[in-house]
Amino acid sequence: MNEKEYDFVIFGAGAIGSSIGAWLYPHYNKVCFLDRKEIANELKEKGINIYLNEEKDKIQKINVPVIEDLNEKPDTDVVILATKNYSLDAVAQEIKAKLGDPIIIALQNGVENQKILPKYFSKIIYGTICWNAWKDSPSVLGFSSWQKPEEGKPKTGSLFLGTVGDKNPELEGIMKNIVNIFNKGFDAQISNDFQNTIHTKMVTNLGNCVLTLAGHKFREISSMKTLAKITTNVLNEGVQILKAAGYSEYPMDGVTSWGLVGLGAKLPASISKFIFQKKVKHYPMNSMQQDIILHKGNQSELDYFNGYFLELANKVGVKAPYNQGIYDVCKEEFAKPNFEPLDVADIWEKIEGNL
Ligand SMILES: NC(=O)C1=CN([C@@H]2O[C@H](COP(=O)(O)OP(=O)(O)OC[C@H]3O[C@@H](n4cnc5c(N)ncnc54)[C@H](OP(=O)(O)O)[C@@H]3O)[C@@H](O)[C@H]2O)C=CC1
Ligand SMILES: CC(C)(CO)C(=O)C(=O)O
Repeated sequence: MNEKEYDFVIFGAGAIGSSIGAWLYPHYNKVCFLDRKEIANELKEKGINIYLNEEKDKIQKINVPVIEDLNEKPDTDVVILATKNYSLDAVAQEIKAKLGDPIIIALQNGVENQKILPKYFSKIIYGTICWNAWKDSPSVLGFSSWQKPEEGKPKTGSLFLGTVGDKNPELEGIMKNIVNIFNKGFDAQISNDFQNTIHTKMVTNLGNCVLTLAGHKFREISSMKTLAKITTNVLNEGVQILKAAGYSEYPMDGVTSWGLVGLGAKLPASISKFIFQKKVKHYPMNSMQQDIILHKGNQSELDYFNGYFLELANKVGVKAPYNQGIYDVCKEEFAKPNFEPLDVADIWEKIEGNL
């Protein structure tokens, strides 16, 4: 197949936008980054510095082209949207006003983007991210890959791309081209079943708020057993809700399987805590912890993850007391001006009454 040389703009040089750009740019240079002035200036001056193979003492510096405004790149073919869900509507309006109807690659967790983006664009490819990334400063990027390491190849993350709704042959062709380009720098593949792919991933995201509330990696966890019990039940309710709503599991390397989630919820917490500990050690800091703890913000994707599942639970008549309890506590705590993670024993006390 002839490869079309698309011009890409990565909108949002945060954890995910920067990791994709840092992996791709050395192999395909028609990529540029866009972020707000302060971040853009630091990237222009210092480049992206990525911890190679996840090791902090091995840093690769990549000097990347950076813009602050889409008007600097009117010929953009593809916008890789790497902002959070809560920024998406404003960002979509800006893209529409400045570029019209470019190809969009939407990398948000969850399905809120499927509500927002079709209002503005006609060629949308969605992505499910299978890695964890964070920024130690605007120009310093860490990531944790879930891929099995390949001999002689640096570690990267894995991305599943797909479309939703009726198949459009033109868009499917564009997606194949884009996957070929992405594969120059990192692992990307097409999922022909995108709704199940993203919903399978979202089960993991139900745990983001629990780890944020408990301050995993930010404060002492007084009882790993209690944290495991809460998280595993939150995830297991998610699986039950999805099954009742007619979704099925789409297996992805490193994404916790529904079988393991079910087993974790069935086993006594004194045993399931070992499975849980093994899993969470690969999540240095999830995206919600970055919003709420690291950046001390009070915006998060809670409503698009646990809130979405609670709505779905209500629709399909499945009880979700762990999710409801955790959602209510997070809503209250995250809104506080100086959020401090809670002791898991206190979290348990707050949700226990709901169960
Ligand atoms: N981080 C992770 O490990 C993972 C994240 N995801 C998902 O990927 C998506 C992106 O997450 P992540 O990379 O962590 O997010 P970040 O918050 O790290 O990055 C988003 C970037 O976009 C910038 N931005 C937002 N609005 C604008 C705007 N109008 N103009 C210019 N820049 C803007 C933000 O700046 P500012 O902060 O100033 O608004 C920020 O620098 C989320 O949906 C998340 O759930 C999926 C898997 C893993
Ligand atoms: C990496 C992972 C799965 C952590 O929950 C994620 O998607 C996020 O941080 O939002």
